[in-house]
Amino acid sequence: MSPLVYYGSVINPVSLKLFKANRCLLAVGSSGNIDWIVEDVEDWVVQETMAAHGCVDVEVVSLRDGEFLMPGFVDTHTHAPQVPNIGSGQQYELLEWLENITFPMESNFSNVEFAERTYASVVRRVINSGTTTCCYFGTIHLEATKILAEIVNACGQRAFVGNCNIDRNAPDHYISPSAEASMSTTKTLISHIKQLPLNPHSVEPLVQPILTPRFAITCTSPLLASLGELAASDPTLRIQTHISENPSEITFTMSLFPECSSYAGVYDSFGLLRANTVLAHAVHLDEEEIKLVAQKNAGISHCPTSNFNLSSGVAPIGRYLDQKIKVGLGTDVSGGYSPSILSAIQNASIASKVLAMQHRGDSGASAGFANKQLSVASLLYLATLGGAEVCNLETSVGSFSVGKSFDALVVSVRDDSGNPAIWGSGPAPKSLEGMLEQFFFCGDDRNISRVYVQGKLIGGTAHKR
Ligand SMILES: Nc1nc2[nH]cnc2c(=O)[nH]1
Ligand SMILES: [Zn+2]
Repeated sequence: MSPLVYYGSVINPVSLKLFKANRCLLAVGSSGNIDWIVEDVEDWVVQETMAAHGCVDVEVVSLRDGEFLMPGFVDTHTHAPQVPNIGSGQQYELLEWLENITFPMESNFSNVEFAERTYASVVRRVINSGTTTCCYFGTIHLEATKILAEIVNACGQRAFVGNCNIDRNAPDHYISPSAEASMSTTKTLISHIKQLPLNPHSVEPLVQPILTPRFAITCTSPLLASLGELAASDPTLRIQTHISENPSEITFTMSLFPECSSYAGVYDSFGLLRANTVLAHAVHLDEEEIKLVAQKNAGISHCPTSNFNLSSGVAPIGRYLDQKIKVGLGTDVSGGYSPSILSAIQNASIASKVLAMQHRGDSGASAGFANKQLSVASLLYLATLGGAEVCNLETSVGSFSVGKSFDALVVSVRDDSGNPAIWGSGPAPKSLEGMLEQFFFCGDDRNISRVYVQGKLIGGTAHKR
């Protein structure tokens, strides 16, 4: 089968400091992988360039003025069952919010019919927000979380789906009866996800299981130990959890694990801190913990919307980047009130500016990222390739290069996108870099016209459903 060739403006992250923005020809093969890319292609050399790649009489999908391709967003941390709570309970900090808002909602997912109905709309909304890879927390309920994984798979989104492990410090209506019961649910869910039908386009499964101890407070030592053993039996199994989000949470955690010298040390002592662990929040890590996370090559999911909304604090992302720790963005719905990575981008920018303002005038400012404003290049990187690194998927997604999966968005900043005409009203055409910046700071779902995963159109305003 001949490839499908796209022609037009392309944004492609390169590093935390650099992205490419130019007109490209990009060919996607029938496997959904990128066959070839040619950069800086002017209109009059399109046919010649195609012919040089053996593409004669192949239809070209041309992007219009005001449209560009970019890699899909990676949401490294969200809670599918919390979407119905978006916008509620923002008066609370973490532990009160869990008790009063979150656990009551999550316990509703014992009802399979409710789970089916809710998860179908949750996944559709997340896809249409431009998230092509998503790390989902489910609930403690096996049937509901199987349904979540099935829906994600049927929709063609790339994702990790985990059964949430809880066997203490949660209400009677939302707790597994024992560590063994929680492990049994986890293992059954893993088997279920591994036998989901393969996407016809893909040789690799799009949906993968992920171990999901909610956080140290809700997991007994025997449960964490069993999860560590299961992780040791399969080094490819990802792990996701929360860490060091809120001061009261940290104090409570250390009282439960007096033998450990730090919160990160708790996960490490159970073999749960490794190169495919996704640590959500990491707002208040101390120096030793930062070193430990860096040494283990674990990744951090920066969830700034949630960190502001639950008054958790401002994560020192620049310091982590200086330590070469992998960082991606997370929406953390419903601690965060938006399922869109655009909101995480905006709040990551604001969070970095808060730190920069607090350190204004510091002597001996470093050459690195610490306490500096994040640039558009850095924000793009965190939202795409950085997230892919956190998920250990950087060789297949997060940017455009030959052999990688075509997980992409077509963004439209045209006046006809439906997002009020801020775009075209200026005196001169906007630069591609300028369009990206305005999309990041005032774009929304209306500007995401096509969402592709593994070459297949799965969402966006132009997707018929
Ligand atoms: N933000 C957030 N933090 C948590 N810590 C433990 N559970 C949660 C949760 O659901 N959301
Ligand atoms: Zn969370």
